Amino acid sequence: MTDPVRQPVDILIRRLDPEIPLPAYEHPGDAGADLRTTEDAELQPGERALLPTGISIALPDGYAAFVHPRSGLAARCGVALVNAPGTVDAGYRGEIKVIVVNLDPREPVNFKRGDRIAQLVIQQVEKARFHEVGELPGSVRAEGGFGSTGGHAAV
Ligand SMILES: O=c1ccn([C@H]2C[C@H](O)[C@@H](COP(=O)(O)OP(=O)(O)OP(=O)(O)O)O2)c(=O)[nH]1
Ligand SMILES: [Mg+2]
Repeated sequence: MTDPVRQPVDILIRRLDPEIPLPAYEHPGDAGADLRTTEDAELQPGERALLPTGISIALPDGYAAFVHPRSGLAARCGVALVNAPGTVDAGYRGEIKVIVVNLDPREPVNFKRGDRIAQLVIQQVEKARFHEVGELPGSVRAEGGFGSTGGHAAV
């Protein structure tokens, strides 16, 4: 049986900087649409910055957008996102910003205006109702975590 074709979700977007292209998927099937920065920035080793993307969006209720790192920037330059993945709430109408950090121990990183610095993943999200209880139902894992299954020499 073939899956029904899933239609993309429509998202209203404002361009705060008319010269910067809208976020775009580089290939069909990509999960993330690349975000560009509107600013030049140089980050020394260990330094972080809040980079503007020049866009704001209005997500439909029940959706969130997640700002993820780009693996190429991470592997080649040591660029990470401090809060990866950043969460853009459906009600947020401000400019989407990206908190980059240079984790390379030696080399500075240079961003140029228009560079693709992160990627935006759109997802449906559940809302929870929290029900306070005195005891939680049992499970096989119980309270094991943080390396409880082994598999790493240092843990
Ligand atoms: O990488 C990010 C993370 C967040 N935001 C924006 C959208 C989001 O809706 C808002 C608030 O984010 P979050 O809830 O993570 O931050 P907070 O420190 O809890 O701020 P607030 O008190 O405003 O919720 O900031 C970004 O533009 N980029
Ligand atoms: Mg918050």
